[in-house]
Amino acid sequence: MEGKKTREEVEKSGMIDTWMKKHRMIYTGATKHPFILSIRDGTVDLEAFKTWLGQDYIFVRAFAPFVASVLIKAWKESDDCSDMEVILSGMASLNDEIAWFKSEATMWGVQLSEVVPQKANQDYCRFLESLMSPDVEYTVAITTFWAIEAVYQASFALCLEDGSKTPAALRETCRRWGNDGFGQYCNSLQKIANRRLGKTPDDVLTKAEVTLLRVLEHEVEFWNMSHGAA
Ligand SMILES: Cc1ncc(CN)c(N)n1
Repeated sequence: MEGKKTREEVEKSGMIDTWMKKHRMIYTGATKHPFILSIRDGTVDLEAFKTWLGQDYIFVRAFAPFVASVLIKAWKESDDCSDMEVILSGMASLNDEIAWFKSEATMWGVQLSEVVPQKANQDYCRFLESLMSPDVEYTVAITTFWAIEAVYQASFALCLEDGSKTPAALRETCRRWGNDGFGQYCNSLQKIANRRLGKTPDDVLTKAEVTLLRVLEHEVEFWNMSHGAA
């Protein structure tokens, strides 16, 4: 019979894997959402896609300062100087991402200056802002950062798998987050998060787990917002 794992056993396999198993339902809800499945099976409503595009541009503009706040925490609190390089590479890809959103929006006829953030987006951005506080521990922030990136990586990688019927016009979008390089970057973030979680006091561990669950809920709401808007 399988008993409860000791903290030492959990540390060996990595806290993130343990949490992914424990919270499998909500993780699957965030990474295999009907909106993503509609891209994958080729039935996606292009109006829903355009809604997602405009809303995600606004999200990414709020996400960049959050990542900057993680960088500051890494500089102040990290026990490994290579963490900063991984976070910086994430910031550099956000710079590309913002430029990509602008050219993609032009292609789809979406006026980014006229996009009004919807409630789910506002709530998610406010949540990110709350995590920028210096009171939030680096371990909590880096776990959050990993989760946000990992949901997009897993979701869009699904649309590139063999047998998927992703429309040609959306394949580049899927490659942006579903490519192997982005997958490796997410693995690097996961490694940092696991290392920190493995040596954090129980109260911070609980905070990180709760924050991870909030991310997954916000991601589901974000997909719902795009999917339901068509
Ligand atoms: C809502 C959301 N979540 C995650 C990502 C990936 N940076 C994003 N662009 N937008």
